[in-house]
Amino acid sequence: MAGKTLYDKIWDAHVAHTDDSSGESLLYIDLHLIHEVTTPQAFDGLKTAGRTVRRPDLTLAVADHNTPTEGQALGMAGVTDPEARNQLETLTRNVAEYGIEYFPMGDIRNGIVHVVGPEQGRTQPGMTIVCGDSHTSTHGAFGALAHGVGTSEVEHVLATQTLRARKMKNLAIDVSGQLREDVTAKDLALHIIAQIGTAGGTGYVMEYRGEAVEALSMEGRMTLCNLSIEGGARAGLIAPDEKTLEYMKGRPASPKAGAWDYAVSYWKTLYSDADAHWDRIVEIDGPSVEPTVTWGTSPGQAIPVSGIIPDPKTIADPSIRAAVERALDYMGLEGGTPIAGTPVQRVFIGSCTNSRIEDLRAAAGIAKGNKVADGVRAMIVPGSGLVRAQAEEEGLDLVFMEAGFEWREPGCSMCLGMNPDTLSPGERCASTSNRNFEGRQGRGGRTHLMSPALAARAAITGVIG
Ligand SMILES: CC(C)[C@H](C(=O)O)[C@@H](O)C(=O)O
Ligand code: SF4
Repeated sequence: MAGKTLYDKIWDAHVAHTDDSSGESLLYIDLHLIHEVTTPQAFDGLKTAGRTVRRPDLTLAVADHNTPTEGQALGMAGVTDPEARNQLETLTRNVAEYGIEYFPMGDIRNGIVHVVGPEQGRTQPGMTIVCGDSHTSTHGAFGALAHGVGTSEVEHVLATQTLRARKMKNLAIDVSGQLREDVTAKDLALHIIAQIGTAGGTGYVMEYRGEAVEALSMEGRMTLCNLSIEGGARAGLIAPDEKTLEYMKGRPASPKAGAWDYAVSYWKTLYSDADAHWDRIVEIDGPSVEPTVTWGTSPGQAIPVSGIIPDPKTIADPSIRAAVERALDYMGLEGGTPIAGTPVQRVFIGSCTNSRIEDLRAAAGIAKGNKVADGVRAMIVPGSGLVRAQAEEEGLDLVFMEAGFEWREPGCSMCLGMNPDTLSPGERCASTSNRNFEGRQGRGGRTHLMSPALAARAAITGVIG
């Protein structure tokens, strides 16, 4: 019998039933993360059907998308947008009614759902994890099969703790050699998406392997897996190793005492067998990856920060040329010119991609002793209350504030325009988030995705570079 990939192993361990005629399976779900935006209708549906939540103990709720990132101590009084307030209040009611653990705004454990799950030790190797949120792929960094689901699936998981799912294909992303010292997981992720395209991973679960991936910290691995969805994949995976165990040890929900040893013995079986079948393998040369930024309106429109913005005149394919022209027009950029030196008015360091302690340390390393450039407004938004507290213990808040950055409270913030943190039309932002779609950070806003170090540098110099 041929060996199995890590994905095959997790899948096989969770399939409760497969319908041979439709090919659809029922997958047991170990952890269901929920937030305020994609749950109101799901709970409504549950109520209408007269059902209850099957496993509240395997469900964890946070408020993150709509929460303001200042004045959280004011509670709901600080939430002025009626739609945001309604979603937050609805979640608060629903979790109380069904007995679901909830970290509300203002709780030190609150934060972006994909930062909170791992931080609490709720995310564990070998698990199946879903959330009504596309960046659930983040949790794959622990060797968990984790992906986003739609609102009707949220209702299904709430009611049954299972998901109707189809087996995906196996894609290996092999990154050979080591990354350059100035290259981060974010650069690698953007580089991979630029290589394979935003639909490159469609139909696949992708596993990242190789020396450069093994060398990444857990934070870096989360950044990499976070962006799997932007490469079109259903989920991203990295096999657990000693670093994973180190990170897991002693977290509030991590297994304790004998249960820890038992869990570790299972986690150690979670890797792709040498003779596993891969539907596709993509090879990436680690040392050739450069610090990378996006110039356009899709995460795949990325180039080295030392590179030249594509010139539509040199593109033969008319549909690609038109797409590039449109992106350049929206971004207010000229093809054939260097991306370095492009002035920014805003800087956003945060989001489930890059708001963990290591990201903040990297940004603080650049900010220290410098000043935010005139005319630039720069925000640091920690991914959770605990990340914020850790950063404050290390004095990073002071480094940032002395340099003229705003030190905010946790939440999705300017990653998407669902809370007060938004760009104004025409404003250009160096952003550590994961999506640069038109209007993503506010109508008419222009987003350049990059690493925390590059974003911090843009804040200090006022330009990309
Ligand atoms: C609001 C939510 C459904 C959405 C997602 O699924 O990704 C958001 O988190 C995003 O990043 O665009
Ligand atoms: S930080 Fe951004 S990408 Fe992540 S869950 Fe929030 S809105 Fe989505």
